[in-house]
Amino acid sequence: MKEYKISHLVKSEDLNHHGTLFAGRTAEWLVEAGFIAAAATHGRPQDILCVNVHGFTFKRPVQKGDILTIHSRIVKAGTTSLMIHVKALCEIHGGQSVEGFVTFVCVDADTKKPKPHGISLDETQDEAELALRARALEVPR
Ligand SMILES: CCCCCCCCCCCCCCCC(=O)SCCNC(=O)CCNC(=O)[C@H](O)C(C)(C)COP(=O)(O)OP(=O)(O)OC[C@H]1O[C@@H](n2cnc3c(N)ncnc32)[C@H](O)[C@@H]1OP(=O)(O)O
Repeated sequence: MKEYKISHLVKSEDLNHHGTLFAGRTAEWLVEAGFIAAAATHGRPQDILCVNVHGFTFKRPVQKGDILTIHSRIVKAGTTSLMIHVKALCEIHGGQSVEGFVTFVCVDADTKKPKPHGISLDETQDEAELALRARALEVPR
């Protein structure tokens, strides 16, 4: 599936009391990146709701002035739900800082009841993507 990327410059207002990137800001950026993958693929952002953030793992702190690029990709497609893998990479200091999964549900814009999104995972031979799809099947709710 298509990979989406968004970059954020880590500024003073994004920091915690340790002087590193605040986890809440990171979570906001990850959910937003997941939403973009789901909504852009579906085509109707107004039909997409977030139902679950499946535990983000913060692997290393991110410093002020770094640039965080968040990669997002659909890794599981149910009938009405889409699970997105999100990961954040530091452009300046290098390395992966955070990763996790977010699930969105397609709903009828008027009734807010779940409705089929009509999206299927495409064929891929990419081993990393296949590994993420396998991990997605094991993610607890
Ligand atoms: C930490 C973050 C901080 C910062 C974050 C800042 C954000 C920075 C801006 C970004 C922008 C983004 C924007 C996002 C969009 C909103 O923000 S949406 C607002 C937040 N979300 C909501 O208000 C949703 C409230 N929940 C609901 O309305 C209902 O639970 C829902 C989503 C309609 C589902 O209803 P339901 O009766 O549970 O539906 P049900 O038929 O049982 O299940 C439907 C599908 O959901 C799946 N599902 C149900 N529950 C779960 C679950 N717990 N887990 C997984 N899948 C589930 C089912 O398996 C099923 O999937 P399929 O088998 O059809 O594929």
